[in-house]
Amino acid sequence: MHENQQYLFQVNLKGMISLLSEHLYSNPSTFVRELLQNGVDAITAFRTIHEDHEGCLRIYLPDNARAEMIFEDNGIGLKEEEIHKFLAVIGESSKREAFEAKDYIGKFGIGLLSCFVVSNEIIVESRSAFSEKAVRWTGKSDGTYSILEIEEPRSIGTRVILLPKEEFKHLFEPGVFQRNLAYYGEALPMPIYLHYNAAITWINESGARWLNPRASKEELLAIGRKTFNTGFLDAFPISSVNGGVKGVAFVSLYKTQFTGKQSHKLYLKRMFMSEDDCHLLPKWAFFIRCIFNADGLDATASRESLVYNDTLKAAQNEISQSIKSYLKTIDIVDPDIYQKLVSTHYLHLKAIAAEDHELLMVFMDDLLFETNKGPRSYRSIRHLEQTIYYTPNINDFKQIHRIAGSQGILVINAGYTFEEALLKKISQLHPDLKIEQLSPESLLNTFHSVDLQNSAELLDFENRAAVVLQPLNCSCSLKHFNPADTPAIYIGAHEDIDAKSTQESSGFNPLEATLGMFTKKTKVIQPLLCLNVDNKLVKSITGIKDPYLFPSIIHILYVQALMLGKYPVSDREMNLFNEALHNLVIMGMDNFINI
Ligand SMILES: Nc1ncnc2c1ncn2[C@@H]1O[C@H](COP(=O)(O)OP(=O)(O)OP(=O)(O)O)[C@@H](O)[C@H]1O
Repeated sequence: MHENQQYLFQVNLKGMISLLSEHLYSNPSTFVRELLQNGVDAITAFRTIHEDHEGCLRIYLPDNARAEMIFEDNGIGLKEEEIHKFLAVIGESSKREAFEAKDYIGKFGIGLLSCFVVSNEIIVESRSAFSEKAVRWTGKSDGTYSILEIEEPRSIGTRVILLPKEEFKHLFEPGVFQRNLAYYGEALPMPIYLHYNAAITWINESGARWLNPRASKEELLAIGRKTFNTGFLDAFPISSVNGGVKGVAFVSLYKTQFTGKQSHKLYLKRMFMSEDDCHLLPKWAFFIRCIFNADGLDATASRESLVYNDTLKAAQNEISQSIKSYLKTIDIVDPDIYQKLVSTHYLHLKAIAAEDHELLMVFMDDLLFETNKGPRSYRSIRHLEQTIYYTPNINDFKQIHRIAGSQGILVINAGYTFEEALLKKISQLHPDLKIEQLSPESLLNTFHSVDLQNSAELLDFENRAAVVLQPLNCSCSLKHFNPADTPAIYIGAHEDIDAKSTQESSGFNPLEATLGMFTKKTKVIQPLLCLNVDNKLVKSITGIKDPYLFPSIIHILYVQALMLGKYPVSDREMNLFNEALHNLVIMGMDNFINI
């Protein structure tokens, strides 16, 4: 070994070809896209010398006349030295350094290798616009290639010839190939013709009508229906200067989930790229599906995604503004669509309104909230209520909604984080309106307490009921509350962040005290059965001391309260309930009625 001697990396050509051709792309049909793209780039290059050159692509499938597929373009072609330089050197591309590089789709110099997935060799026959002679290059997947001059005259352009591998012959069947060509190339600006036996099909005849600013709304909606196989509520144009994005956004007819991913159609320089939005849409746009094209954004090497850079972020920002502008005017442009939009997509609109003041002003009154009295618009809530109560999570809402209903209180379920933020924003806009958070505990505090010190009988009753409920991990409390015909209300266990308990515990366990400084301690509040002393039934059982009758009635009230509160009833609780009824029956219907 010599010090400072420089060595060169060695490349295992066969491994490299297999890595790039088989593992970079997720789909064996990728070669269709790569060949289309090379043909389009070659025509674009030719137009730099002949501006009006009418480019076209022709694909001849294996048929009765031939076993191989020919992919032909009338682009700029390649000279022999260019073939040695660009086709035979992995990673070399004529497009990267070119003056008009931004107009080309390719740049990595690896796309052609995708043909090795479906064919053991790639033949490229080409005549350059700068040469009289055509050449044939034959590249093999073992990394060897040969080159020959073609004797017969050829017109300018390139033909790529592939002999399909047995296992991929199905990709070259006319129906399958046509679908793939349309999938990738439908929006390309030069005609693509598919030849099979005597038939010729023009693949992209309809073109990218969605890019035409003169396309009517009806046309756009029809394109959306055909592309996504579903109808849409509305369609509107979107665009961004950054990244040169243009396209159409379709508003979903149906409610969409926050978690579900929508599929889109994203084209890069009019070549299909992805069904993902590749970060071009804002996070909240779940109810939007897009067909769009970007002329000024960069693809990753696999060409299945966009490079996440500043231009992409700026484009996302502009598109987000495009969508917001639509939302801000739709109530004036088309009140009918506006109504359908708010009634279907109110959740998403709330998320947007929580972060955008202008949109909040547009939608606020019509935004729907889930309340314990059913779905209500903010307009109807603020007209009827002086104080608007809300629960910040679904568990609290479940606990509260019945009790609050029986108290005549309207409670909003602000289960999504943005709903609480939204209500806080609204409260700043309407200072006259009180907006208050409600918890099961705070609601309980609105019940009037019972003067147990002056009523030995009630105190004794509460204690005995507590003993019956204790094995069920439930405590008991007597209260006065409305309505009087509700004998008992159950409030389930819930967690409460209790800063006080963190400080108090420090004296006992040093470790706990240390941890307590970093972690918020949650205090679990035990379930509670709240018995209503104003209720006729409760009043009539306070004096009952029978060891069978009393627990049976408490068990029945307990399970009834669970059911009224829509809490799940376990087998154990159901058995207790049945047993209690059985006890009552045994003790005689007369006694039962006399209670
Ligand atoms: N149909 C064609 N006409 C003219 N030149 C072509 C054609 N196909 C390929 N080439 C040449 O071969 C080079 C390599 O092609 P390849 O598809 O491997 O990569 P690329 O298109 O440059 O980049 P990418 O990997 O991003 O697709 C191209 O840069 C181009 O110079």
